[in-house]
Amino acid sequence: MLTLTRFLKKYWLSAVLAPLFMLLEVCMDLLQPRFMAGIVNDGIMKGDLGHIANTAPMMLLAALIGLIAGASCTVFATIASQSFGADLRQELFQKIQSLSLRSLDRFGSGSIVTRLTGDIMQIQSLVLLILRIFARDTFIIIGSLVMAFSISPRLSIILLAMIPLLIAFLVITTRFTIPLYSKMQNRLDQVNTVMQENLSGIRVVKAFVRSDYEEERFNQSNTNLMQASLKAAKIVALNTPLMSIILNFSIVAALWYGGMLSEQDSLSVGSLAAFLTYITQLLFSTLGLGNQLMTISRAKASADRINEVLETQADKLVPSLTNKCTPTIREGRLQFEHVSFSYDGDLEKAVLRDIHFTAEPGETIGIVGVNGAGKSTLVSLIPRFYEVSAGTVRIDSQPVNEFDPRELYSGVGMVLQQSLLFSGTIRDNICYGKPDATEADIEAAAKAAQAHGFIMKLENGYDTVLGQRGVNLSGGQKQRLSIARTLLLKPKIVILDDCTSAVDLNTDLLIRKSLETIMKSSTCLIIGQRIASVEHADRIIVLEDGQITAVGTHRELLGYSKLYRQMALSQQGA
Ligand SMILES: Nc1ncnc2c1ncn2[C@@H]1O[C@H](COP(=O)(O)OP(=O)(O)OP(=O)(O)O)[C@@H](O)[C@H]1O
Repeated sequence: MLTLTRFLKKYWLSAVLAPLFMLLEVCMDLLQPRFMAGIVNDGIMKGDLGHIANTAPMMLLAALIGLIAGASCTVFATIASQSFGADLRQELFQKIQSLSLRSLDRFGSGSIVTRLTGDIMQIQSLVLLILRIFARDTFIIIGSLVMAFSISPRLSIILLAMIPLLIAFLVITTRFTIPLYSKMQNRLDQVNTVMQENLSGIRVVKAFVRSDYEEERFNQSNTNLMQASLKAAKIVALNTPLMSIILNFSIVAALWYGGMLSEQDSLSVGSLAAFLTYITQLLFSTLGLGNQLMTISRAKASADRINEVLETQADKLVPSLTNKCTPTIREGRLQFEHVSFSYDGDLEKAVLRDIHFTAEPGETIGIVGVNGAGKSTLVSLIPRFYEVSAGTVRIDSQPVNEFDPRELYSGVGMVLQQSLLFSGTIRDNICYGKPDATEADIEAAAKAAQAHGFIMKLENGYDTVLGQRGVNLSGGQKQRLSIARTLLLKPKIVILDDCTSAVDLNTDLLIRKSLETIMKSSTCLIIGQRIASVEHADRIIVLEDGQITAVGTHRELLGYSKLYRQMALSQQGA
């Protein structure tokens, strides 16, 4: 958890001023019982009204100073904690952007959302708590101890017996609660995952009338979270009464022993009253500190989860960002040299085996195969979404891992199977990868993707605002915008991963025709479930169970690839 304190460095002044103001407030508070003891001993007992009249304004002044100091502490503590939280959130988000898909798959999006929101909130609240309440309680404990000792060292022996008891008790409970809080956050991850899946797939849920099932699934993870929370809460609930017993026992002991000392004239009544106030303040602050330790143990669980992401090795892509001598993509010649790949690194379970082919600049390669054959996996190795497990992927004879990632991402344009759009205008979405694109370039890309026509029919044309993930467009329209977004980059290698599945056959044909014109010097990889999407390719690769089983033109494959022939026959007239 301490490693996260580096995020406070920038705000050190606020982080120092907050506890200093709190110290001032506590000093003023600690003076009050002393003033009261003077009023009782010299004012009331001796009937000296002048003493009371002199002390009252000093008490008021001390209260006023305490008030201002307390408010200042809150302001500085809030500045420090909010800025800390914002910076931490920013760095965590940046880290997430740099992580490989393999790492992101491992965490899961639900867990990442909880870490970015709930976990950071926990630590942000802890910073505020430490700078205000924790500082206050610590100062009160130290100050009350000093004041109590200055009043009666003999009576203070009670405190020396009670404080180690309280500390031992707190350490034991904290050791129990940290793992419980960690479990709680993990269960919160599950709740978020179910919620996210449900919201992103709400149409499927409704279409299949599965709301009851989804409610049950949510109910299950919600109950799991509640049970973990209750378990932790039970320990915390035990904490307060047990500490109160120790507290009350100490007050009774102080009263009993203080009374005896008072009878022996070793302690005045006013001093005994002041001592009792100090001991009560001290014990309440220790009680408060105990409760805060629970918050700290909860924040510790959150800090571990945040550090787990921050300490995850970023893609090997990142170090090369600083390497000035990385190659550039000039032609776009693509080579797969005996490439094998497994998602979990175990080649026994490889989803791609010994993939070997070359795609020349200007060539269009079609890739076909049944569902799960490994087509999307194959193309995801080109921009290094995943690292190959064996073999090498080369662009212009250079292994892909030697390229600067920015060069790789701008040189390899990919239109994914699921068209993902962002909220914003159509123009924003098309020029997502090239924000400085000219109006003419945007229009040309949209025309090539057969999107210009439907865009112009919209009331606000290119300025039409899209809902979240382009919810106000049809599937085919979304796909065409995704294609335009990639074409605008004029990449040397274009990958279309089954991205025209929702586009009608005629438009699909028009898109391929314009691709041939505007991308004629680029290497084009087209994955298609429809034979019509790939039949005009220069060569077509047939992928079966992660292996290339045939390569050839449409005509050649109809002759010697059984699978290709079957696919073509089954789609005839479709
Ligand atoms: N992120 C992942 N983690 C683990 N396994 C995966 C992952 N993505 C895909 N797979 C597995 O890899 C295999 C190949 O999947 P891939 O998506 O590449 O097939 P595909 O040929 O593109 O299928 P489709 O035509 O349905 O899109 C499948 O068995 C799939 O279960």
